[in-house]
Amino acid sequence: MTTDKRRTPAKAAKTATGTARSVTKTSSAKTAAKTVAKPSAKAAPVAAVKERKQVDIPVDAQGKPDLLSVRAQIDGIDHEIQSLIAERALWAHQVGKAKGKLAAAVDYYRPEREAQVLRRVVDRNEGPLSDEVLVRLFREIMSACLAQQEPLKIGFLGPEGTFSQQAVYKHFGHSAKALPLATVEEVFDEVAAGHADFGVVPVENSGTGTIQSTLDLFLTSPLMICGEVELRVHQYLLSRTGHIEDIERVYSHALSLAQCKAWLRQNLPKVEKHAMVSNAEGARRARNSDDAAAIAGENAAHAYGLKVVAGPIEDRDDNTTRFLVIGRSSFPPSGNDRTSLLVFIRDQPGALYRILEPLARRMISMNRIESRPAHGKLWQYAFFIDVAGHAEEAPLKDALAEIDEFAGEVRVLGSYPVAVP
Ligand SMILES: O=C(O)C(=O)C[C@]1(C(=O)O)C=C[C@@H](O)C=C1
Repeated sequence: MTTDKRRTPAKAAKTATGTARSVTKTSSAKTAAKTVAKPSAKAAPVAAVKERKQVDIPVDAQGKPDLLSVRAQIDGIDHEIQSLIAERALWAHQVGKAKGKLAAAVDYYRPEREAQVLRRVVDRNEGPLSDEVLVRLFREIMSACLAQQEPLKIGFLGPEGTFSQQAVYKHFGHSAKALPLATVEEVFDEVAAGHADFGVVPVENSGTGTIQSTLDLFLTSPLMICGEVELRVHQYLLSRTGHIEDIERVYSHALSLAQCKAWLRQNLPKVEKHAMVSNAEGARRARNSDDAAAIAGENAAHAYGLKVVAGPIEDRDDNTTRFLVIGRSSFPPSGNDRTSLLVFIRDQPGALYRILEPLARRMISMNRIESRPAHGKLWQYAFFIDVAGHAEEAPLKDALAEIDEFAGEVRVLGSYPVAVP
């Protein structure tokens, strides 16, 4: 076997990403395994990442990478990764101890810290894996580290297989325990009652807009917004037979039907459309008859034994749903936060202007304003406003103090880290 100095994974990475990198090696996997730190009171801060030595790709007689040797490299790297993950888990356990004896798993969770860790992952990324893939891997690591104390319990709009469930795992990782609930109201209730640590609820879609029914629940709920999740949503037409010509009825959540409106008009203009409480409920119905179909995520096909008739069938390429994470407490700033406000204005000239002017004067950007009828006050309105920044930090803190003087009531629904991809 020889080595080919011209062909290294470093060059492959460069081709894939346009970024110059070198494939390097620190110490042997065996050494790494031996050096797993046992955190102690005297432990020094973790040293900077060691430079890895450049390794040439071993090639066979035909000049192709030699499979066994390349796999041996991967085995060595896996060994190192595993040792480092184990070491990280030990340190995370120490963080838990540093926080002291807390009442429950939820008290160990720190969304602002997780967002900072993930932003650093994105900043460091030079490919070849995408930011999204790396963030997903690191979220899983943090999720597993946190679950050493006890897994978080997260309520979502069930049953199994909904996009809400995907949003739960995207944000909290698979070590969290996802609790399927029948309605979004029930998600609010279970979190408020302490049966779930957090809830994940859909609040807006890039194409169909705000989900008013979710927003309205904040009018009467004491819960806080602790995070946001953005999920790319791909819709599929699913049925028992897999044949489009059999379909006479389509079941899905009203929002999913709306996201595929043009596709349905063009491809199934005559079918009946039935709005369901969730996409998964639609899939459950569709599996009971040959002339029915559901619109749902691809994973619902596996979960409910259906065949994919067509997909993705959403009308917009960028179809994305934004979910909110709801909980019982607020969290400190992460460095890149958004704040959701609920403002009840007085019925007087210029009232809305007086609310917005303190924000504009401080160059605080506002990316949403929605008015909703205020409960119990005829023809009076509440404004849901999303602004950049954290309510405990300038300049938003000062703007809120000013707004408070003019508004009938200002509630900070929550300050939370801007979604990491
Ligand atoms: O830094 C902390 O506070 C931790 O508990 C550690 C850690 C992590 O694994 O990095 C785990 C869970 C928290 O939600 C945030 C971060």
